[in-house]
Amino acid sequence: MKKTIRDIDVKGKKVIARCDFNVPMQEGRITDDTRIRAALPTIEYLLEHDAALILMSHMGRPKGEPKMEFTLAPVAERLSEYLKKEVKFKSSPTVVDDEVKKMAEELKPGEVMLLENVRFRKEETENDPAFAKELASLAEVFVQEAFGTAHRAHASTAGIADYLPAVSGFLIEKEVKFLGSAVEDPKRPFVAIMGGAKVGDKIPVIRNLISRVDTLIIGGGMAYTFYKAMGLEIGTSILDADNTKLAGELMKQAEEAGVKMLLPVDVVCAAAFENDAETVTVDRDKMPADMMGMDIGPKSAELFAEEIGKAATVVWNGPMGVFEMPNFAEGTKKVAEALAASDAITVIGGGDSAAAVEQFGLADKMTHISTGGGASLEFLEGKTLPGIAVIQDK
Ligand SMILES: Nc1ncnc2c1ncn2[C@@H]1O[C@H](COP(=O)(O)OP(=O)(O)O)[C@@H](O)[C@H]1O
Ligand SMILES: O=C(OP(=O)(O)O)[C@H](O)COP(=O)(O)O
Repeated sequence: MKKTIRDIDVKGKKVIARCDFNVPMQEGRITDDTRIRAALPTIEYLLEHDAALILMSHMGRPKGEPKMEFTLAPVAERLSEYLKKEVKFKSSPTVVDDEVKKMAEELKPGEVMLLENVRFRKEETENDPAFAKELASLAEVFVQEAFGTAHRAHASTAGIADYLPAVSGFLIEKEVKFLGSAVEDPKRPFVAIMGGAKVGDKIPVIRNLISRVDTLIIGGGMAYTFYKAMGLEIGTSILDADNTKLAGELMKQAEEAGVKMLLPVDVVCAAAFENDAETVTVDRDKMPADMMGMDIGPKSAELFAEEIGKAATVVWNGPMGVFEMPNFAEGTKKVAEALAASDAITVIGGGDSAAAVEQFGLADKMTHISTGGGASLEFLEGKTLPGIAVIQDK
């Protein structure tokens, strides 16, 4: 058992909490704040128990540079609205500077501040000990609450625990409890659905998933690397060229293990990455060389829905298409509807997948909406997540 914030006394202490506020954004506006709401019970508990609270998170992938389109300013504002109190925020390009240090020093019990996007520093993803120490120096206790980033061994998710006692927040506790019970001895047939755009991250996960699931459904941006491995034309669709060979091996591995692997049979293609671009819907062996796959086609949606109907447990991470654009949202919607209609245990994971399910008004029809996509998949693989490993045992 891991220690939680209930097991320690935070009264009058400086507490630094790592959250996953990496929320979907469009033109500087938050389009889904599930991840912010998910952290509120922990934040409120800490403030009510008189901690002086320093929050930190990443947003997107600014690659170690202070790119302002990835600022956490909108998150500070949304948090202030929910907490009904000021969330102090200074947009420092170095995350921590003299002014930020002073803000942290002067923070009183019951007050809260948010640091700027920790990925403005390249040392974050490098898990650089000096940066971890710099973050740790602001506080006396570390609270891990970033389930969505718990599969990353970064300075703010793992390294920091070398310098501070580490406990978990309520979200981590809830996610681990739920996912543990759903996937350790799953009701079968057990179906995993994978899509989205983080292809390079998620293809390697499939190797271990094959030994756990009965059926694997692959859609979204993931599909084209598999198509490529099958020798199909994929036009200008997103491709993870480094993993094409692996994709081929995985298809073979699934076949040998008796795991059904379903790929889309038809594709909605577009001439450009735009909602109003010219589109054609074609069978997968007819993709035009100058177009890109933007959504699964209707035959695929039906095929996937049928498979979902037979499942007893379904875990889904990654949209089936570019659902943010209405013309390419249909496949994701159909899959979400099939999950909503099923009696199976349904677990949806990931910032964008959760946003899609919210957008379709189907969130309350799912058994569990996890704040982690990659994290829930790695959990499902049976891996110990580095961000959880660092939390002290009871
Ligand atoms: N065919 C596709 N081409 C490009 N992007 C896609 C495609 N299908 C889905 N996506 C994009 O994938 C993104 C979500 O991917 P990912 O981050 O892996 O999911 P999650 O946040 O749920 O873990 C969405 O923004 C969506 O537009
Ligand atoms: O959005 C996230 O992951 P997800 O898309 O797998 O749900 C997390 O915030 C982790 O982000 P990262 O994949 O850039 O490390």
